[in-house]
Formats: sequence, structure tokens, C-alpha cells
Amino acid sequence: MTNHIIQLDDVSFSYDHSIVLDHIHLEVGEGEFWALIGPNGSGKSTLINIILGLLKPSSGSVELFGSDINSFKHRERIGYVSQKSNSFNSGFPATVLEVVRSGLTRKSGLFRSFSKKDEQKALKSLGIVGMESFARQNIGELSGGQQQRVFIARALVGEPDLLIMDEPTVGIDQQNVASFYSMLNELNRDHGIAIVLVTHEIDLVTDLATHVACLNRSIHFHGIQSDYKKMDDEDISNWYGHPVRRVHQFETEVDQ
Ligand SMILES: Nc1ncnc2c1ncn2[C@@H]1O[C@H](COP(=O)(O)OP(=O)(O)OP(=O)(O)O)[C@@H](O)[C@H]1O
Repeated sequence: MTNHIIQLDDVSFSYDHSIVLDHIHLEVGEGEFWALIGPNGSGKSTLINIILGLLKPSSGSVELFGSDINSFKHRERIGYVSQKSNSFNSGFPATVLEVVRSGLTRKSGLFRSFSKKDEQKALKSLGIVGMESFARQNIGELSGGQQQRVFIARALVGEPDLLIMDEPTVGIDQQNVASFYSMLNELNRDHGIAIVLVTHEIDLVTDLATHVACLNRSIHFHGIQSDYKKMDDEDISNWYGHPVRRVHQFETEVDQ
């Protein structure tokens, strides 16, 4: 039986009086890679904020790693990367290593003192995302795509079991998006880290993800990737609200 690391049961949420999430059921198991897709304004970020405990549902319950979110004590098991992470300018006075180390504790600032062991953890984490050789460079000197890899290393440094990302490829050029997603695939496949990824790049991601959830206020589909692929483009277009035609770009490259 799969152990659920996220379980949303009948979750609804409203900002003021407008319902944004309507009776959501969603279960994410250990080691699964979920793509959360849906049109603009469909509630994806709101749902992520509820899973992260930043917003409280109007009704329904949220469990993380088998505990009710209100009594969940192991935040370090969850790494989070937002779409706004890659925004350091070239003058920002911190090295890549310092940024990654700062992920080791929520209480520390960028410049508190760290042990040799902390540094090794940070270097290991940078190695996972292929950025070890940039460790001593200033974060602001890196490209948007490289910065985003560093932020994933920061989210990984505490060795989380779950990585949540909200449109992490915003600002990354198309050439680097594919290698970015391949890296996520390796994180999931080789390191066993469960991933929940919010994205608009449905063709790229739904070939990599093991599971897909389609959200537009309510969940229109959630299940394994092969079942998602069997759905008609017309069905997806109907709940998306505009025509969607899928092209499966990674089919021959990814061994699922
Ligand atoms: N703080 C807020 N106060 C009021 N309404 C909000 C707030 N944040 C979001 N909304 C509204 O809630 C709805 C869902 O927004 P949300 O950001 O969750 O959607 P999304 O699917 O992540 O969108 P996008 O793909 O454009 O990032 C939208 O109609 C949005 O305008």
C-alpha cells in the first residue's frame, strides 16, 4: 500500500466570497512525481499554499506524512521552490554556497556561521543539481536557469522527502528548460524524492511526471500519467477553457 505524504480531503477555499478551490481530494504517495496543471487563475498556487500551511482551507482537512497539518512538526521534510526565487541581481553579496547553506535552518540568515559538515551538505546538494563548480561564485553572476538550480539545491540541502515547486522554469530560456526537467526526473528517479510541480508546460512535464492532476477550481482529472495521456485533447480543452493539443516530447527519451 502506498504511504500518502500529502492527503487533501474535501478541501475548499475562498478569498472573500469567491470560491477558488471546491471540494478537492488529492493523494500524493512516496516517490511520486506529480504535475499540477491548469489554466491561469485555476487555483494552483492557492492549493500549494494550503499544502505548505501558508493558507488555511475554509473546510476540509490536510494531512502531511500521515499527520494533520496543524500538528505536523517536520517541515524539513518538505523543500519548496517558488517561481520568484531567481531574482538576485549581480551585486547581491552572497556566494552560491552561502545561499544553499542557508537552507539548512529556517532560523538562520545567509551569513550565520556554519560548520564544515554544513558546507559538505551544501556541496553535495549542489552536486546533485550539477552546480558544484559554481560554489564560490556570487549568486547574482549566474543566469536565471543556473540560479534556479541553486534554489533547488537550497531546497534539497535539508534532505527533504518532498519537493514542491511552483512554476520553477519562469525566466529560464527554452533551451535550458529541457535539461532542467531532466534534472527533476533524476531527482525523482535516482534520489526517490517525491515532486509536486505546478507548471504551464504541459507537454514537457506530463511526459516526465508519474502522475497528473488537472485543476480548475475543482480537480478534473487526477491519476497516473498513462491514463492522462489516454484522455482526449477535447476533454482537456473543455476544462481548460481553450483549445489544448498535446505533443509528447520526451516519450522516447524517458524510461518510466
Ligand atoms: N490574495 C488574494 N486575494 C484575492 N484573490 C486572490 C488572491 N490570490 C489569488 N486570488 C485569486 O484566486 C484565483 C486563483 O489564483 P491562483 O494564484 O491560485 O491561481 P493559479 O492557478 O496559480 O494561477 P496562475 O497559473 O496564473 O499562476 C484567481 O482568480 C486569483 O485572482
